[in-house]
Amino acid sequence: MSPSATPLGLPTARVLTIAGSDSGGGAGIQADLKTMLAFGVHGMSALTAVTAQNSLGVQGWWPLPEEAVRAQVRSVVDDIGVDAVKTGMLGTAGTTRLVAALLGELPSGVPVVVDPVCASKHGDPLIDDDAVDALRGELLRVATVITPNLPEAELLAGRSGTPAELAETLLAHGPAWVLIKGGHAEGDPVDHLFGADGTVAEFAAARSDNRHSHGTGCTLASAIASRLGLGDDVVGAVGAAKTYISGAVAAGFPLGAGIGPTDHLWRLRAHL
Ligand SMILES: Nc1ncnc2c1ncn2[C@@H]1O[C@H](COP(=O)(O)OP(=O)(O)O)[C@@H](O)[C@H]1O
Ligand SMILES: Cc1ncc(COP(=O)(O)OP(=O)(O)O)c(N)n1
Repeated sequence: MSPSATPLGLPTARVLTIAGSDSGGGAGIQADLKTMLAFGVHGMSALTAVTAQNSLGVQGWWPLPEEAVRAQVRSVVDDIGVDAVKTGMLGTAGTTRLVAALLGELPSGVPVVVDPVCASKHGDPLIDDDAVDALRGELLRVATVITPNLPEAELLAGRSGTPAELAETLLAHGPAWVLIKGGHAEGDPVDHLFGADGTVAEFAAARSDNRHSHGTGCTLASAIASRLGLGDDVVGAVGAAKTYISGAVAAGFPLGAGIGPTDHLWRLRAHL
């Protein structure tokens, strides 16, 4: 479906995030909705879990009942409709399987961006061990784009290797595109994109020497979903998202005693 127009005549799109809440506001559903606002789309949410989280780490998390996840997704899809979907923290194997099934029911052509969240930047787990099989076996095949960081790519692929080797293994699980993010590698962060059609592209940026980078993965995936909802192709959407996250990390700021958030409003600040 093509994006609709606001009363001002500007294009918008309906974008749904299915993810967990970050009480500290830097990652999770909070980062997703801020990113969607920054891209001018209408953000909607289906909450999968609640985390108690701050700049120092994740102090605890609690999954929502699967019935609540199903009801939220159906409420949005059945009435408002979606132009793109992003998934983040799913937490349990049951919720991961349920979300895969719900995404399989979407009208054909709705792009799905799967950020296979396994742990926070501090190394705190955000997924049960037995959910990894469900992610690999059921969620990847309904994805348009998956956006693992390097450790997640190795976990899902069940091996280590170059981005190209990992992508080859992951593409066999069914997504149309694999974007392996380079934030965890040494040097400037280069994200590697591989398409099932053989397309290969690299997205490089200068590394910001800024430790306030909480929520980078959520933000990147939501930016990709927003641009896909507005009608970009995958290569264009990833390029726009990479430009956005690079600016947001550069403008990241301290909050609390640990790792602060990226600045989702960095483009607007100059005008405020
Ligand atoms: N210090 C940094 N400077 C600029 N870009 C970064 C930095 N750290 C991460 N990124 C970018 O943020 C995005 C998320 O990457 P990454 O940190 O690998 O994922 P995750 O948050 O899922 O662990 C990628 O586009 C990556 O290149
Ligand atoms: C609720 C919730 N979801 C996802 C994450 C991980 O987010 P990410 O963007 O990968 O950022 P970091 O945690 O790695 O900084 C999260 N922390 N909480």
